[in-house]
Amino acid sequence: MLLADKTVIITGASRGIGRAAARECARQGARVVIGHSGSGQGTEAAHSLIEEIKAFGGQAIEVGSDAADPDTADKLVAGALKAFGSVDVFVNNAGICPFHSFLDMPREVYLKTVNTNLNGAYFAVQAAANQMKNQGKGGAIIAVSSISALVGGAMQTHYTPTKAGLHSLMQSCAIALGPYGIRCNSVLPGTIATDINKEDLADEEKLAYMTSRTPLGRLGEPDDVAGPIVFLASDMARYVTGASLLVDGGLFVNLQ
Ligand SMILES: NC(=O)C1=CN([C@@H]2O[C@H](COP(=O)(O)OP(=O)(O)OC[C@H]3O[C@@H](n4cnc5c(N)ncnc54)[C@H](OP(=O)(O)O)[C@@H]3O)[C@@H](O)[C@H]2O)C=CC1
Ligand SMILES: C[C@H](O)[C@@H]1OC(=O)[C@H](O)[C@@H]1O
Repeated sequence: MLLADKTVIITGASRGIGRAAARECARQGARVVIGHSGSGQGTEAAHSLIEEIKAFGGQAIEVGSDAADPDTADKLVAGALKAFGSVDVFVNNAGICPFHSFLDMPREVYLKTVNTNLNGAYFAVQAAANQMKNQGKGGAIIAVSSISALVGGAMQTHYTPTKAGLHSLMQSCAIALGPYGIRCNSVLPGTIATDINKEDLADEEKLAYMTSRTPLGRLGEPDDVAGPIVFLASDMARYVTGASLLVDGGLFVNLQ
């Protein structure tokens, strides 16, 4: 098992990509902390994932707290320490993408998106890194960025900068934390069918277009991203830091 004896915190793990990653980390032997928003729906989904993980003999707990709140960082680390005694891997995955046009972007939508996707992530990465440094045996931090770190979107002008920011944060943290043996990388998913884009992809024309643009001929599924996250979390990636891994079925290179 690739993650035996490691404690992994994953934010936004109640649904979508985070949920698939949490399940796969647990399958690979990790003790998992499932972060979610703390809403009724998030709590219910987290509890069902804990049951799933326990059913195959894994260990998991949940921490419900708004990713936009800087105090959430300490709550996640405290939850991991109380239940499992260490933090070995931190996966920053929680995110929102409320599609909206640029010229009339409401300030509150912009600020909520940046606070949830990037500002909260900064403090969470900092808290996890301090804990790893204190433990003295290194660690791995992974940000779920996006292909949107590299390309724009007219309805995502508030979102794409957060994904570029996460990618950049991992590059800088790789330098800042390398001396402590803490590796920092990002995964850049393409279009993965989850709740975040359900409404957008309900438009059949858009769905057909996105599928046709993808060389592998289908949209991604959350499980497609779980494996790359496990790889970067594991000692198989022991010399990989400051890197980014596109997980997009070839979408990014398909221009001409
Ligand atoms: N799907 C895609 O095509 C792509 C997604 N991504 C990124 O992947 C990440 C996961 O997205 P995806 O799985 O698709 O989305 P989902 O909508 O399926 O899941 C989002 C997750 O984030 C959590 N979350 C949302 N808001 C908050 C908050 N304020 N505080 C704490 N947790 C919160 C949700 O918890 P709760 O259940 O409590 O609401 C949920 O677990 C995001 O960062 C997204 O930007 C990147 C590239 C492509
Ligand atoms: C939510 C979007 O469908 C999705 O999010 C991303 O980060 C991808 O680039 C897609 O645009």
